[in-house]
Amino acid sequence: MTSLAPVVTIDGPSGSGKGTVCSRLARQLGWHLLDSGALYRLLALAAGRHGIALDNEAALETLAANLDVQFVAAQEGLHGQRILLEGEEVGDELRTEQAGAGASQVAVLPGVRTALLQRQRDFRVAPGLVADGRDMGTVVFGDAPLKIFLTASAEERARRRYLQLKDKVSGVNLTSLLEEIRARDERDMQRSVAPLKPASDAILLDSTELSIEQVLERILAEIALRDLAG
Ligand SMILES: Nc1ncnc2c1ncn2[C@@H]1O[C@H](COP(=O)(O)OP(=O)(O)OP(=O)(O)O)[C@@H](O)[C@H]1O
Ligand SMILES: Nc1ccn([C@H]2C[C@H](O)[C@@H](COP(=O)(O)O)O2)c(=O)n1
Repeated sequence: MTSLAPVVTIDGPSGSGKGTVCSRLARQLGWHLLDSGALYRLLALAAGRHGIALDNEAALETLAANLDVQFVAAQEGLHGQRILLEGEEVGDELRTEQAGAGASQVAVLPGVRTALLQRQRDFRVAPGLVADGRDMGTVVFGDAPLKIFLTASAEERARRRYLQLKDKVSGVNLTSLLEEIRARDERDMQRSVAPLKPASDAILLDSTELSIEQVLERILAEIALRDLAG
């Protein structure tokens, strides 16, 4: 019997630092990276392009099952990846709050989640996987040997997002970013299927007052404790 590659899951709300930490961790360990939020974002984007409403579950399920996406490791892309939808690079469009809100809407649909499940599990190959999302530890990789739930206060997450966007997007506003983050938290936590919550065996890590380096240090210590990186 072949043993499954190790996986570290990092779940948590928007802006808690999952993407940043996961890509740094994957690079440091030489492991693969799954940005599961990008899949939901890509689906919402593809739906817009194909004129499919974000609540049309049957059409979105078909679209999700056939989604033509590529994740290409690269120095210059966000979190070390270039992301292609139907052959076209969509990195910048994907990171907007609008794409995030669209992703959060399609993500409530059970058919969509099922259609994306195996695609996510296929990322688990040797030497290992760092998986970033909302339900990595609770659903997709329930047997993961290390599960982290990374959080931070909504105010701190909005502040981080503001700093990230202010020089790139015109008219960014801290108050509306905070409102958007709260609305997304609410939808992600209240949905009936795979809601955002810590797995019962997850380690809770509040990054409100931690630097990215400190968060990384703590996760690397847990990896070493479990001897996951060989
Ligand atoms: N501990 C931290 N201290 C300060 N800034 C941070 C910290 N962690 C992340 N950031 C910054 O916060 C912003 C959001 O981080 P990131 O995109 O990694 O969050 P996320 O949890 O992946 O969000 P989303 O789920 O919406 O993709 C980035 O600009 C990142 O550099
Ligand atoms: N495993 C996941 C990942 C993401 N989502 C949904 C909910 C989020 O609001 C949205 C965008 O995610 P992000 O790119 O901000 O991490 O996608 C989910 O339901 N399950």
